[in-house]
Amino acid sequence: MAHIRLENVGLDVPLYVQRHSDVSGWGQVLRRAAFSRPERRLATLLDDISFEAADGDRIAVLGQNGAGKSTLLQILTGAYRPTRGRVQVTGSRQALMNINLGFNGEATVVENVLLRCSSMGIRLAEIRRNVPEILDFAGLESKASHRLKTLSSGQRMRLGFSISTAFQNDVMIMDEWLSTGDAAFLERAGERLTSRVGGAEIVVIATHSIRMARAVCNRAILLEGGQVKAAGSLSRVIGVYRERTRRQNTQIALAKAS
Ligand SMILES: Nc1ncnc2c1ncn2[C@@H]1O[C@H](COP(=O)(O)OP(=O)(O)OP(=O)(O)O)[C@@H](O)[C@H]1O
Repeated sequence: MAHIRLENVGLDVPLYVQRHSDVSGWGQVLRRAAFSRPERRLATLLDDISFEAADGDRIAVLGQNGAGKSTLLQILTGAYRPTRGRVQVTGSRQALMNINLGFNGEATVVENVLLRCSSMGIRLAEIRRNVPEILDFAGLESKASHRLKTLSSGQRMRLGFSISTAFQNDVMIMDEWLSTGDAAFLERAGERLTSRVGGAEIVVIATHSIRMARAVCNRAILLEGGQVKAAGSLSRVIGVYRERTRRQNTQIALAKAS
């Protein structure tokens, strides 16, 4: 049984900031780059995040740009370790975040399939069994022995998507993904995504699309400045999100008018 439990999770990262000063000309820019050392600070990206998810939960992570959605997903995938609090994820995880991550341009297409699948913890015999299907889904059988760097960005995206969704997992963690695939591929990708979402026990999606959230999710978390501002049923959290966005837009309009 898949399960997610986050208890008071916080994440701080070191940040190197150049001290602000007015510069007028290249000489000053170069002098500052050479002699003014950046200041090291700690930035809190996530603060006191707690939630639980069990079988059947489909959670939309909502929030404006920079709210901390992707960072929270990285905590769930295990890519980031929290500075504070506890994270427990039971069940196999499938991350659909940066589909191009972890590719090696010098290796061939098939070698990249082997590398990526083994880094996902799949056994070699199972990978070998699935290679033809992975290449077929990506429409890249004829390019199997070509170096990855010779593929177009759309072909690379197709390969990444095909690998990332080749196996069904218990917990699916997805960032909104923008694709450069053609229309035919996007249709097949959509069908596969629907099937993987349907087959997963828990799904967590960071999205700006209320329509997508409504199509997939039954619960939501609203993040603002790395903190949870609302959590619960999807319709309630969407209501809070819309109200807060409306209030912020009014404040911006008033500030501009004054
Ligand atoms: N490695 C890092 N070092 C410093 N700051 C970071 C790092 N990663 C993210 N941030 C900052 O953390 C904040 C949250 O970023 P994150 O990518 O999680 O936001 P998001 O909600 O996914 O935004 P978007 O909707 O734009 O994708 C941002 O202010 C970002 O600049």
